[in-house]
Amino acid sequence: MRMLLIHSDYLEYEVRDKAIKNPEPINEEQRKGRLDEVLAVFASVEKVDEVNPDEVVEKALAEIKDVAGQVKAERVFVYPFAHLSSDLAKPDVALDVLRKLEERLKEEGFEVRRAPFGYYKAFRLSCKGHPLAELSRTVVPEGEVNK
Ligand SMILES: Nc1ncnc2c1ncn2[C@@H]1O[C@H](CO)[C@@H](NC(=O)[C@@H](N)CO)[C@H]1O
Repeated sequence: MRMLLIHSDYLEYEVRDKAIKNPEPINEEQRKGRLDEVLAVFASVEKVDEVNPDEVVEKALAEIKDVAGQVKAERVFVYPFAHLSSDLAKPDVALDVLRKLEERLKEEGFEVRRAPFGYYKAFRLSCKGHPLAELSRTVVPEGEVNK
């Protein structure tokens, strides 16, 4: 999984059109979302992650906790983002990974939102611009590290 982490004054999105045949079902409330003072995590789940999705969730969680601790962010916005990799996992695996990541972040005490999966979305982001405000992290299942 490839992640772009942006420490932000806010991230807000609005769902536009379907981007895949079967996007995640959403209710009216989920068509828009916003969090202030947030660590935005744009995440591309990759084909290699299909080997062990649960392990990748835990590794991504560890990286997010590390960065959130450094920038003192208590809120995390998980944003499905298919543009950080040229070798994406199939949608059903990707959605499952991102749902599990959302749940594990909540278990760890973060306030969490996750943007809807499978849609084109408009978004606005206000990056804080400090030295740790823009970071990337890549995590893969253990056996895949040195391939
Ligand atoms: N492997 C994957 N990892 C993360 N997200 C993935 C994915 N496969 C599909 N998606 C979701 O479906 C939309 C179309 O690719 C994606 N939409 C987006 O990436 C929006 N920024 C619009 O482009 C995303 O919601």
